[in-house]
Amino acid sequence: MATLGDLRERIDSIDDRILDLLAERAEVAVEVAHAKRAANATQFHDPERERRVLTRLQAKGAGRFPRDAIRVVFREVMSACLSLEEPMKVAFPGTEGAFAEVAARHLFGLAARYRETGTIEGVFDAVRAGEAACGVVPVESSTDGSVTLTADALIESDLQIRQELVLDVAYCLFSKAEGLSGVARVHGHPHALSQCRLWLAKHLPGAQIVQTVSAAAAAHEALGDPSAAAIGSRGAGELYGLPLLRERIHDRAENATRFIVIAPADAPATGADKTSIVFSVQEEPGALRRVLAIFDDAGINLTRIESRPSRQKHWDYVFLVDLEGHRSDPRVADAIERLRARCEMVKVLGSYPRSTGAR
Ligand SMILES: C=C(O[C@@H]1C=C(C(=O)O)C=C[C@H]1O)C(=O)O
Repeated sequence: MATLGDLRERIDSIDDRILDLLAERAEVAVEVAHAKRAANATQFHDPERERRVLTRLQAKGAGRFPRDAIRVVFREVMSACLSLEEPMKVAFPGTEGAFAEVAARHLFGLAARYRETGTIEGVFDAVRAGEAACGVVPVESSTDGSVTLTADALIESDLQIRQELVLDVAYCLFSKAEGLSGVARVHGHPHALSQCRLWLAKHLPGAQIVQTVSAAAAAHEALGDPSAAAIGSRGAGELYGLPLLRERIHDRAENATRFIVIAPADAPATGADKTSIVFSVQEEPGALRRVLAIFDDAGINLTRIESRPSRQKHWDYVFLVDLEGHRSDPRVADAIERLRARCEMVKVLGSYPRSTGAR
C-alpha cells in the first residue's frame, strides 16, 4: 500500500498539472479578449457561453469528484479568466453579507467587482448609468411574497431581466451573549425579522425587536453590545466575526428567495426559458379574464401573476405575469401580439433561462 507521503506527492504533482492547465486556460482567455476586441464586441462577459460551459462539464462529470463542486470550481475559474479580459461589474442592494450578495457571488464568482448600492433603486440606477454591467435584486420570497420595490422599479425602467436564481435562504442568530437568556434585543432587516417572526415570538418573547437597514447594520449592533443579537446569513455572521447562537431560525423550513439579474438586454433562448411581462387592462367587466384567456388558448403556462398600483391614477392597476417560454417562441410572440391588441399598455420585461436553484 502507498504511504501517506507517496500519496501526498502524487496529489502535489496533480495540483501542479492543474496549475499548468489553469495557466494555459488563462492565456487562451486573453486571446479571446483580443478576438472580441477585434470584432468590436461591446461586452466581454458572455453568460450564455458560461452557462453552456457549466452545463457541459456538470453533465460530463469527473469520476468521484462531486458534480456540485464542478460548478463551484468552474464558476471561479471562469470568473478569474473573465477578470483577465475585463472584470465583470455587478451591483446588488444592501451591504456585504446580504443574501443579494450571496446570490450575486453564486452567479458571477469571486473575481467579479461588486458594488453595494444600499437600495434596490440604486441597483437600477447603477446599471442604467453603466457603472455596473448588471445588477442582482430580489423579486419574491417564498414566505413574504413579492418584493414590491423591485416590481415597481421594473415597471418603470427600460432594463431587462436576463437571468434568475432561486436561492435557499437560511437565517442564523448571532450574538456575543452566552445564551438566549442573555439576549435583550434582536436586530435585523425587516425581511429577516418577518421570516423569523414565529421563532422569535417563541424563543425570545421578551426581546425587543429592532429593524435595521441591512444585515450589516444588525451585525454592527450585535458587535458593540453583548445583550444584542443580529439575524443574518451564516456568511454575514462569519464576515463580521460574530458568534453563532442558533441556526436555521426561519419559520418555514423551505425558505427561498428568487433573485433576478437586470441588464440593458435580456437573454437569448435556451429551450427552458421564462418571460416576464407587465400590462394594464381597460376598466371594464371581465377585462382581465379575457386577457388571461389569451395565454390559456395558446397553452402557455403562467407561473406567477401579481397586481401593482399603476401610479398613474387612483385604483388603477397593472399586472405582472411570468410565463413559460421565450419571447422569440412563435407561440409566446403571438400571444404577446394579441395582448397588445387588447391592452392599454404591454411591456416585455425580458426572457431568461429558468433557474435551477442554488443551495
Ligand atoms: C473566455 C471567454 O470569455 C468569458 C470567460 C469565459 C470562460 O472563462 O470560459 C466564458 C465566457 C465569457 O464570460 C469566452 O467568451 O469564451
